[in-house]
Amino acid sequence: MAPRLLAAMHAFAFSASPPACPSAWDMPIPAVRSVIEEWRRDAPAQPSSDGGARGAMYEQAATDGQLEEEGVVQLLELLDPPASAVFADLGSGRGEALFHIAARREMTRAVGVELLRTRHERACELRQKLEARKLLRTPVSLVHGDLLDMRAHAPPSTRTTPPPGAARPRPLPAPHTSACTPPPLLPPMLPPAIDTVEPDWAVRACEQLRERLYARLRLRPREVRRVRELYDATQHAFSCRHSRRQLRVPEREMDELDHRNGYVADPHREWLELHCSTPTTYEYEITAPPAVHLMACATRVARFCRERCDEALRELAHGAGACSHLSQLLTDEDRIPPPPADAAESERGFVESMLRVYQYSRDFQLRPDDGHHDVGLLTIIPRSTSPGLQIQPEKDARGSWRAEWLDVERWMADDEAILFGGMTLARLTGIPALFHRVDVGGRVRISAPFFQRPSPGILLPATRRHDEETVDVFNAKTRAAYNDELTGAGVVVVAPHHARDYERRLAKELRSLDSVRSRRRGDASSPRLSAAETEARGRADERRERKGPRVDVRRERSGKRWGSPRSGSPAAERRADERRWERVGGREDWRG
Ligand SMILES: O=C(O)CCC(=O)C(=O)O
Ligand SMILES: [Fe+2]
Repeated sequence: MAPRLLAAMHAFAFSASPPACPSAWDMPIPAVRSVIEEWRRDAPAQPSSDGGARGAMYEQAATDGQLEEEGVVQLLELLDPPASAVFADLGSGRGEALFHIAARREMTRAVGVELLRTRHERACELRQKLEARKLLRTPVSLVHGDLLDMRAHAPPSTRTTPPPGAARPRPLPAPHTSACTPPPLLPPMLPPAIDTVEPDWAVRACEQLRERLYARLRLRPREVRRVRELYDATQHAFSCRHSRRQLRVPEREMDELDHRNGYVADPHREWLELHCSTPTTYEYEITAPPAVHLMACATRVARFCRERCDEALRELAHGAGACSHLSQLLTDEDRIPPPPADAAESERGFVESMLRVYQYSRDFQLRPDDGHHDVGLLTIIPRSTSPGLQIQPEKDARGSWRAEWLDVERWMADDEAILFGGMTLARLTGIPALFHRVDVGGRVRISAPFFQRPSPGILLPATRRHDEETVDVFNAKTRAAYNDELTGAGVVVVAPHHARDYERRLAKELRSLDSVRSRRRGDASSPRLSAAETEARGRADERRERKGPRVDVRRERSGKRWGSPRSGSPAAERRADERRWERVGGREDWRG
């Protein structure tokens, strides 16, 4: 018997009165059988073993014992799972039993966990065939991983202890405790965390990214300590008036979203922004010890986040399923001259990349249009001080993204980080950007997302949905759109009656881009473009001017709210906001 376990224990949740289930026999079962038969005939001749030493043992022990269809029927009769149940097959092999169940019963979800990659991949193929013919009544998630590694199925443990002597002015709020919302009864089936000390971590992370739109990473111990130090330093510096003043983004740079460095206030969220390759031009000398310490901590965290993103990007560009567009972008980034001596980092390329360190107040309110896709290539977010990050990572049986928020941080251990793609990555590789938002649930929260973003002058290729354009123009287009006018592929889709409005917003963004460009051209310390890049930029600009903006007009209105205004606050408003922040807290710029 294969080491298969049909988990009926904790994996089921029964509602008080199970809803009546339709008969198991009115389903298109013959169609399911014929799809499975056809898929069996397509089997590769020699399935190879994988999953490491444990995988080899398992392969030997597994006798390929299938739970036959008859057994599935008996099992369903015995368990009679209600529609609210989640069905888990731990050791799901090629998934046949799981699919028979998902085709017969309507449940919240069916999850299969399989250690052997070849079997998992076969199960994914079968799922695709069954989903394409809409034969599954229950959405099926397939996880490739080792059950023994799935520690995140337990709620996270306590925080790491700070290093001896570390400054801690006030204790941070207890991490990941929930005063208002009780933790969900059932832990979601997250993929296993990938240990970044493993040499093949990037390969595995990119597999997860392709399949789930995010990857769970386990950081190295030293990195976990650095994140902790950063959170403590943030709390300290943000509560010091001198530090805030010294770190503040100079007024003239406030609108230079892709270059500015420093502290920004908002009534319910304040943050430090560090564009690692941009020279820092603060109005005051940074001398306040909490500010100096915060900059040092932020630079260290940004550095290791950038290293992880670089490794993942190289894998996406050159590894399995290599992407030539991305590989070209990496080559172009390598040609960008090294940053000036006063930049926070000396690494060349990725000029726009940045670390943001947010401190959300407990009054930070979730708004209906907060869900968004990040603009850049990759985002990496170490677990914050209190759970709040929510993601929409799953497709339903019809292949559309499910409008269900997963409180992913609640299930991340304190040494973990989440990695996911933004709209530029989607534009280059076809891996959709992850839709996400933050709900602090009435608790103070400090987080430090790092955004790996390409340099503004790099040329992005023309694709089916996009013209050839430079990164800064692509960014201006997405910035001009409201969150609900953007798709995970970075395409702007506006309602017909908002097309003119969008063009006005875009024209404003492009004007501001032009003024930033001419200011930068006059600024000798900004990263210079090579002659070829300048010429390519010029060509793309000319084309844009000739053809006007490319906008897809949405034919039908979705149920979402249209055109919620983004507050691009003028200087006076900003100053008023800052004064308000002095009392309790200015500015809205949500998309990283
Ligand atoms: O605070 C976080 O964890 C994420 C914030 C975010 O999504 C962003 O700035 O784009
Ligand atoms: Fe984001």
